[in-house]
This record gives sequence, C-alpha cells and structure tokens, in this order.
Amino acid sequence: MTAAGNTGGGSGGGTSGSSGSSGHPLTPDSGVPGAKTVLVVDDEKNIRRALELVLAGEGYRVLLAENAGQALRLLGNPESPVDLAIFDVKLPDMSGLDALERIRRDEAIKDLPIIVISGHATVNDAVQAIKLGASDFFEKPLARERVLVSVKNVLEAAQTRRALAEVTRLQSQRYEMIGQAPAMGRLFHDIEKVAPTKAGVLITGESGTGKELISRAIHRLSPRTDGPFVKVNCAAIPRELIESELFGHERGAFTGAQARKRGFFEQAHGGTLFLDEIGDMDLVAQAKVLRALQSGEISRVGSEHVMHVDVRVLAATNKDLSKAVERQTFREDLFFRLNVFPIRSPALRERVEDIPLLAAAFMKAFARENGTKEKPIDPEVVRALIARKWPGNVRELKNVVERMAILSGDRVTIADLPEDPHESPFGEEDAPEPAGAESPSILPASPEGDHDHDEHSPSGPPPVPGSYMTLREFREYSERKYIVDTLKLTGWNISRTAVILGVERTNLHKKIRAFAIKRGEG
Ligand SMILES: Nc1ncnc2c1ncn2[C@@H]1O[C@H](COP(=O)(O)OP(=O)(O)OP(=O)(O)O)[C@@H](O)[C@H]1O
Repeated sequence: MTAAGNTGGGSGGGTSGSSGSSGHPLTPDSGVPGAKTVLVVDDEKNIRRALELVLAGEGYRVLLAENAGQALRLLGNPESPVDLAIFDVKLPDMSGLDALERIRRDEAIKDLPIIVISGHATVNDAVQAIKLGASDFFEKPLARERVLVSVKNVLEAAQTRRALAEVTRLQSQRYEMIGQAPAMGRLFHDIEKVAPTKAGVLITGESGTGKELISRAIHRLSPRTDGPFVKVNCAAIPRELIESELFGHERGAFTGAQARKRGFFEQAHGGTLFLDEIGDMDLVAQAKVLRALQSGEISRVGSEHVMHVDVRVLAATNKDLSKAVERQTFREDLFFRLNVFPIRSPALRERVEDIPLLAAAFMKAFARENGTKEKPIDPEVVRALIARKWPGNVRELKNVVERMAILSGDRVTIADLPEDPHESPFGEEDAPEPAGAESPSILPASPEGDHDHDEHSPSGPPPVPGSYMTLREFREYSERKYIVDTLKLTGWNISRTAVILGVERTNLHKKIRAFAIKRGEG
C-alpha cells in the first residue's frame, strides 16, 4: 500500500465503516464484536483514507483525526476507548511527538500503545519516539503488510501486558506481595500448600527479601486468620529478658517486674507466632521454646501455673541454621521442629524481571501514602535499577524508589537515580558476581580487528541526521548499540541483559552473533 495509490473520501474526525471504496479487495467492517479501535492521526487525507481501508478491512474499528487537537479530544472520550493510535510526526497544530508526550503525562491514557509514522523521518525523531514509549516507528510510504503486522503485534503485546497486570493485581491482593518471576510462582505455590496446615515453617532468605510478608501471608491464608499474628524479633531482645518476653511473668518475679505481664506465646493464643531472626536466640531460650512447642504448655516466669496455648509457630532467619546446628549454637531438635516445611525467599537478583513491577508499585504506594502525584519512571531508570546487584534486596529497592519520588520533578529521570553504594571500585567487569547469579557468559571474542566495518554497518560510527543512512541501517545500528550498552550495564551478563531487553536468552545469543558483538567492546 502506498498513500499515493489511495484517494477519496475519509473525512477528519470520523469513524470508519461507511467508506465503500471501490476496488479495494477487503470490505471495511466496523461491526465485528470486540473489534479493537485504532485511531489514525494524519493531516494527509490520502494517508488517513488508505489506513482506514486497510485496517477496517481487517476488522478494526477506525477513528480518524487530521490534527493533534482532534486526536486528543477523541482520546479523552471515555465513551469510546481507543486501543491503539497511529500518529504522524508532522501535524498542523502540534508535532505528533509532542502529542505523544502529552498522552504519556495523562493518567487516563498514559499506557496507550502508539505507532509513529513519518514522511521525512530523522534519526532524532525515531530516537525521540522510542524514548517516549512508541511501540513502533516507520516511514512513508506505508506498506500494507508492515502496517498490519505492526498493529497486530502491538495490540497483542498490550493485551499481554494487561493480562500480566491483572495477575499481579490479584496476586498482590492475595499475598500482599508482588512478583511474576518463576521463583515467586513457586513461593506462592508453597504458601498456598502450607497455609491451611499447622506445620512449622522455617523461612530462610537474605535480609529484605520479604520473609515477614511471607509469614503474614501464611497466617492470613490459614484458618487462624481471625486470630492474632504476633511478631517477635529474637535478635532485639536482651538475653536475660527473652524468657519473660516469650512466656510472660508474674508481678515481682524478678527485679523490675512491677506488674504481671502476658508473654508473646500467650498473646498469640489461637493465632500465629512469628519468631524472626530465630538464629539469634540463645540456647537456653531455644530449650524453652522447644518445650512449649512439644507440650503446648507454658508457665509465666515466677508462676507454677501451667497454661495451655494453641499457637502456630513460623520462624525466619537469614543465617544458615544447619551450619549453626553443626557448630552446636542451634539445637538440632528445635531446628527439625521448625523446619517441617522450609520456604526459601528468593533474592531480588534471582528475579530481576520483577524490578519494574516492584518499582512501579512502590511509586504508587508512596504517592498514595503521601497524597502526592504518582510520577512516571523513565525506562532508562528502570533499566539501571535492573542492572544493580541489590544486596539489600526489596527493602533497598523500596528505599531507592522512595528517595527518587522525593527528589524528582514531574517524572523520575536518570539524574534522580542515587549512586549505587555497592558499585565495585574495579568497575563492572571485575566486580564479583553475587552467589547464585549466572556468571557472565558471552560468545568467545573474535580476534581483534578482523571486522571491516563499512560506514553504515551496524557497528559503524554514530549516525547523525544527514548521514544518509537508511532507516533500516539506522534500526540495525541502534539495535546493536542498545544491546552493547545493555551488556555493559549488566557487566556482560546474558541473563540480565535478556531480561532488560525482553527477549529470550537464545534470541539474544543469535543477535550477538549476527551483529558480531565482542565481549568488552565499546
Ligand atoms: N514481594 C514483595 N512485594 C512487595 N513488597 C515487598 C516484597 N518483598 C519485600 N517487600 C518489602 O520489602 C521490605 C522488606 O520486607 P520484609 O521485612 O518482609 O523482609 P525480611 O526478609 O523479613 O527482612 P529482614 O531479614 O531484614 O527481617 C518491606 O517494606 C516489604 O514490604
């Protein structure tokens, strides 16, 4: 299809379906149930008309606008939601890119998928469009197949994003935790299985990975949900007080015991007791906890009276308790009692694909809690967040997002990102890989200097407007550069790079081979 080949009647600001263009092989059909609505914004009547025919012929409902103002009015109409917009760059009242920027700032339509088209594309336009989150960019004359494939792909991707967002919403509600990574799927599965039982659960994982949230989810989804949830931080209680804190005391039981006190076991009766940092509990207290768990009976310090308590105990630690058992600083019998059902809370670096979701959720929560406007986070920032190593895990990510929410202007840009305090002074290449993370794997470097790059090869010099590069060459150049930049950002780690780029690892390997990317280049 070329615009020049189509003439005729599409008037600006209308809906298709009435156009009976003679000679076109496909019949426009706006009456398909559930048809997706595409808004075409172009000041050239021929282009509007041509796109209308092609899209309506495939069963899309088509809206037309001849300038940005008209388009924004149509997009603002909640009665007639638009699923995808195709914007020309050059419009009479405002550039299509400025309109795109406006859309991205409008809460109601900010996620609208947009394809940008241009009659005289410059490299800058293409870069700007992609930066503003355009899903595709192509130049006129428009090829029919190219348009249809792009529209179909963009709509499908948007549908997948929406489905994922819905799953996230439901999961966040059920578990009050966010996570789409396979490791989180396994975790949610374990929570579902163990919650209805009375089994002891030992939750292990690094600091800030969500161990407390897991224990709360288990309690909430258990038959004890209406009972109390009592959290005890074993590391924070002085050794000489732990017994009276756990089991309570009678008035005058020891110096300073001025009133009778109920202990945590008693408070948790009918509910759940969460013993956090259990690895820090000393051996004397461990023996008492074990006895309470075995018999279900406790006595307050200074009392002979035995009380029966019905408590489910969950425990968490960021230490390796089996090692503590070997060193005899943790009782083996208590370890087995607690560890009936072990759950491991995955580190953030094992689920980097969750970082965009978590960052967006923390931004939303921060705005809600502080009564401020939710600020969009630039994709560049999200990519940089994914590339970090996060020894402090989700807690650290949350702190960074909140800090950026405070410091940034209207939107969070890369300038708002605080320096990474854990950055290796030796540079990313030499930085040690965290345990469990994949070691950098990249294709073997080809011998130095064995690639002759012609001026417009994808790895050639950076293009500037006027360098007479075709759009295809520009696309390849940009794609290659982006892959190399992302590899650098992740310390040449293929898995993380693949996650950031949203491609399969095997696909990334293919691209690396196709573009002859060498480890460490750039
Ligand atoms: N999957 C998640 N979704 C949303 N927020 C999370 C998630 N995991 C952790 N957080 C948030 O990160 C912070 C730390 O979580 P939490 O206290 O549960 O971690 P922890 O493993 O118990 O930490 P510690 O070992 O230091 O006690 C909290 O603010 C929590 O809300």
